[in-house]
Amino acid sequence: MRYVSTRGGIEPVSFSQAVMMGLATDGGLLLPESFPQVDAATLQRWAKLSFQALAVEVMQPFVGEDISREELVALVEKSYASFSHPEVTPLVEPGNLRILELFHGPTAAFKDVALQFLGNLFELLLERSGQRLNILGATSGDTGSAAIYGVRGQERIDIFILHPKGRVSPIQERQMTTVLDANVHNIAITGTFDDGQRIVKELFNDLDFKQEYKLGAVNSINWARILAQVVYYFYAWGRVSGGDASQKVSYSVPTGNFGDIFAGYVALRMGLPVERLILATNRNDILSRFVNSGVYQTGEVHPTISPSMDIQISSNFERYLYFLMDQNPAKVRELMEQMGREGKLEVSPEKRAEVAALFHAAAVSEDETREQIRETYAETGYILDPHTAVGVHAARAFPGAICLATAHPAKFGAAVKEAIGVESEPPPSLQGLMEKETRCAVLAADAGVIRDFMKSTLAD
Ligand SMILES: Cc1ncc(COP(=O)(O)O)c(C=O)c1O
Ligand SMILES: N[C@@H](CCOP(=O)(O)O)C(=O)O
Repeated sequence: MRYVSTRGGIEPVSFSQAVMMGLATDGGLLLPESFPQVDAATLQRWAKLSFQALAVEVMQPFVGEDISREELVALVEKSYASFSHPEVTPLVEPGNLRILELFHGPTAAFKDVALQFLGNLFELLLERSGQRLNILGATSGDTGSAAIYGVRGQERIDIFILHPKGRVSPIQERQMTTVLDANVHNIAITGTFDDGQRIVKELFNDLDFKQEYKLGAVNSINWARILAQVVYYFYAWGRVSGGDASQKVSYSVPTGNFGDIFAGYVALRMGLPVERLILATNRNDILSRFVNSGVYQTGEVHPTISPSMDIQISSNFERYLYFLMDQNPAKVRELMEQMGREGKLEVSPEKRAEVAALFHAAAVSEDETREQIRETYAETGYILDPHTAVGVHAARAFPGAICLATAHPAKFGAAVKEAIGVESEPPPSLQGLMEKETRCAVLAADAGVIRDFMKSTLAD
């Protein structure tokens, strides 16, 4: 399997090169040249597999020759041994809902599914090459701690994580800043997540710096992140369909950077029987506006009770755009350049109809989010986190849709308490965080400042 850039400016690379490259060197995002196809018999067989066995089947064709089956099995086993639920991503059915719980990993958010795997994958590839890696990532709250937990203490890696100061939940902040391993460097930037993501991309596009400092990516710009997330779409389908390929299912996905829902799109292109992808945003609605109008235009970032989705520039949108533009990299480059200049791009009415045939999009308000948490709790006793509640609310017109539960409600205690008067019992991994020692630098949201900080930290 070879990987190409959405902007067409690189020679095709292997899986391990794609993982180490992170952002493509032409500024685009990496994608496989083609998708392996899954037929009805395979779907039926996969529906009976454990999460781990399924992960090996789904990932194998994408990793190609780079990683042997034995190595892949070992990577998968190690990555999901850290999850507290034997099914890894169980499907539960409170009342008439279908909830895919993705928060049983070490940091209680769906990011662990991919970042436990990516941390172990980096370790394997770096051991082989004898190299070191300096990870640079941006977080709106969950990627940061999941990435830190994926690589903390690894000898060949230093990790620098930018989070927007004061714009993540107190627990999310503590999950990152209480990790005192010498290879972990937390930076609170005075800006938004979008500023952090812009800085990350700016520094990855500084090719001299990227090469000299061996930058690595943990955000969903890294293809391995998307790949690991494809697995649970197949897993959930197997649970509800029993393997009958004629049964199509809809998925509701709380969305910010378009990574998780793009993984669903990849599963669809591989042959998963998908009815609709329900794209749920909070007030920061660039993506739902796009689906409903064909115009992709940035706006101001508003703080919400689902802070991990407070994003107005969605990184993986470019990957979807590549397919929407019939895999024409020149067109993608033109549109992304226009986006860079004008903060806006628009697709034709035909393309908009194509988008609307697959995606249903809704922007869910703060009141609706709280109301959904309240209603689900009153009717079933089940506590939704605010991000998951956004997805459940958006799926109201789609009975039977699988709603992705992207975080444990205890990560957002204040919002949950405001909605239902009680907090959710925190899992052991979230207990005692507020009493622990912390370490974090506070810096301006400026690429030059972050570059200098990385250089001086690594020189010490
Ligand atoms: C809890 C939670 N839900 C949903 C999302 C949105 O996922 P994505 O950015 O992949 O669209 C995020 C982070 O982005 C998150 O942390
Ligand atoms: N919600 C994310 C934002 C970063 O997204 P990513 O999927 O590209 O890493 C977070 O929690 O940090």
